[in-house]
Amino acid sequence: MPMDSQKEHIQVSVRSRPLLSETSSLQLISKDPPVLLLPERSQTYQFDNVFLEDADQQKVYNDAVRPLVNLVKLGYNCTVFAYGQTGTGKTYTMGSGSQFQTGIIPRALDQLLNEEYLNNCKNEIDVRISFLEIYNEKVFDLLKSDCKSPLPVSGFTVPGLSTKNVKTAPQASEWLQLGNKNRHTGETRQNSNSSRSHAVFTIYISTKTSSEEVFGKLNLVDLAGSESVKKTGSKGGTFQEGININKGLLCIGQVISALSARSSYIPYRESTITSILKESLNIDNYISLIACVSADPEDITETLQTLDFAQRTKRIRCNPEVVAKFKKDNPERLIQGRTPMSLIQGRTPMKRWKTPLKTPISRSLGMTLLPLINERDSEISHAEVSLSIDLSAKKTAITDVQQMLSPMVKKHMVRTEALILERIANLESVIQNTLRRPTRRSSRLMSAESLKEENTPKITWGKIQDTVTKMVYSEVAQLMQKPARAASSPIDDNHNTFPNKILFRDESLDSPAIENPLHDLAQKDFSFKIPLKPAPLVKTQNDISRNSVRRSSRLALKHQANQSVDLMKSDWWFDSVITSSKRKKTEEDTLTEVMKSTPIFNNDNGHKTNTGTRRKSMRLKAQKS
Ligand SMILES: Nc1ncnc2c1ncn2[C@@H]1O[C@H](COP(=O)(O)OP(=O)(O)OP(=O)(O)O)[C@@H](O)[C@H]1O
Repeated sequence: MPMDSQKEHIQVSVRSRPLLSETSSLQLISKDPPVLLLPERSQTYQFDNVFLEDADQQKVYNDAVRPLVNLVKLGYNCTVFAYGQTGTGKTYTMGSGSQFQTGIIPRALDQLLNEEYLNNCKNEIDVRISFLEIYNEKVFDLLKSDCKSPLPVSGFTVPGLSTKNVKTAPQASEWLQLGNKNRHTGETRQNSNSSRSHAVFTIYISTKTSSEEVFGKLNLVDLAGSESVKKTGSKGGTFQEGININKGLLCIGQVISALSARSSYIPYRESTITSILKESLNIDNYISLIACVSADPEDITETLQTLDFAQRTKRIRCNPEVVAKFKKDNPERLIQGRTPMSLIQGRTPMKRWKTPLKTPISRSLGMTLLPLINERDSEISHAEVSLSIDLSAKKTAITDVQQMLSPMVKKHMVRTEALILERIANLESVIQNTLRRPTRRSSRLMSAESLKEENTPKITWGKIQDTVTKMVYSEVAQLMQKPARAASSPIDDNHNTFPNKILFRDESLDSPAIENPLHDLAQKDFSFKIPLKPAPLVKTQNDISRNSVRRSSRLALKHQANQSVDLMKSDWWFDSVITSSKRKKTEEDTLTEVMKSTPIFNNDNGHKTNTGTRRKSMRLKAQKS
């Protein structure tokens, strides 16, 4: 598309770098005019050129730059700048990288310093070049051997910047390569050889004819890539670089917006890059923007930002003029062309009073005040724009810091979350164990119960009672045969402990069953001979005393057998004792014997049970003596 026919417009091209993924987020839906569609956002953009990945360097140069170079020869200021996300091919397109890939700069040098053209040209042509970079808001001269020290910026110019006179294209290319080597580059996640600076390569041409001298200038700007700190993974110095890069790009965006809105104030001073480009980035120049994008779906956000920027740039209406055409014999005198806008920038347009001034005094006062008011007005609008730019820059910086911080915070949150989950899991297991414990305990108890049942001898209480009764019977029988043993009778000693032992055995299930007295009892043969009931005694004179002895003995036995022995049986036992004793001994002896065999118990009234018997025995003894 010939540039000359599009004088009123900035030329905007989009170049998409080769895809890294299989799918593309961009679609060219019309070739003439080129219309790009973002299917995911259902958004279309129309530009002057769209170069998809199959477009080579030659095509990009021919369509987007060649017409401008021809205009430079005629004395116009032209600027080509590559803008876009990091890693999308700006340096590749401009040819300002360390790898020489025949990008725009060498091709432009070739076109201007073409031997054939130079030989055929009747005019005297002088070509000079300069190459600077803006790194961290400082300007470095890339063509100087001592390029490490920054150059001072004075207003919109860099007084110390060196220019090199070049006669041939290869000579110019050597300087270009030297400058490329001097550029600040760094490695980011998105580009192993990322340019961390804005680079401005300028070609100055002066063409002298017989009557005049014309100056043209071509700025070839390789802007640093807009970057998301999160994606590039910038840290430390690289992070600061990223902030400055984004600040510069933001200011360029502000300048573009102000230009497209035809604002009276263009914020060039807000960053070094806009200050340096002030002479190039204005409506007096031809501008060609090459917006480099990535069609990878994961870069859609950045691609959208770049396309929006490109669309805003396209709204700028340019009115380029030949800036400087001087009479050869009087180089100071401008002989052609309108006073360019760039020369009157800074001059505030006059503003008229809305209400016409009527009285001469007020008119004269108004005339005096008007310039002051206008000046103040301009200052205020200037301050407003500066503030808004400052605010946007700070917002970007904050977003960058947030983006950098958010992975750290996220990491911390993930770790904390994992810790909390772990603790909750621990707590849960503790709670479950605690809840399960009684269940386990009860199951243990149940199994213990069943064990207890297994180990418990199968003796019913009825049987136990029978056994005890039998024991008592047996004891009684023994007492009847050997009354002297009654004092050490197990019934006497153990009548309380025996059941206790049974109880103890029931509770302690760990002891072997053989130790269980009930077991022993179960094994024992309790069969014994119950002595025949002796013949009833012939009542004697001592019947009364016998009866009292019988009462005492009955009470004693009652205690001994723990009330389980039939008291009638004790009567019978007493009778048998008395009878057997009587056969051999006197009544007195019998009484003594009974007393011996019956321990003294407290009866229910708290009196000794056999005291009467004792007293009687004593009386009998006394009578006898
Ligand atoms: N159209 C293309 N064809 C082939 N390779 C390309 C193209 N565009 C970019 N590349 C390759 O992609 C890589 C990154 O490109 P380049 O360095 O030019 O990106 P950039 O936009 O300048 O990045 P930064 O802003 O970080 O400097 C380079 O290896 C380059 O060769």
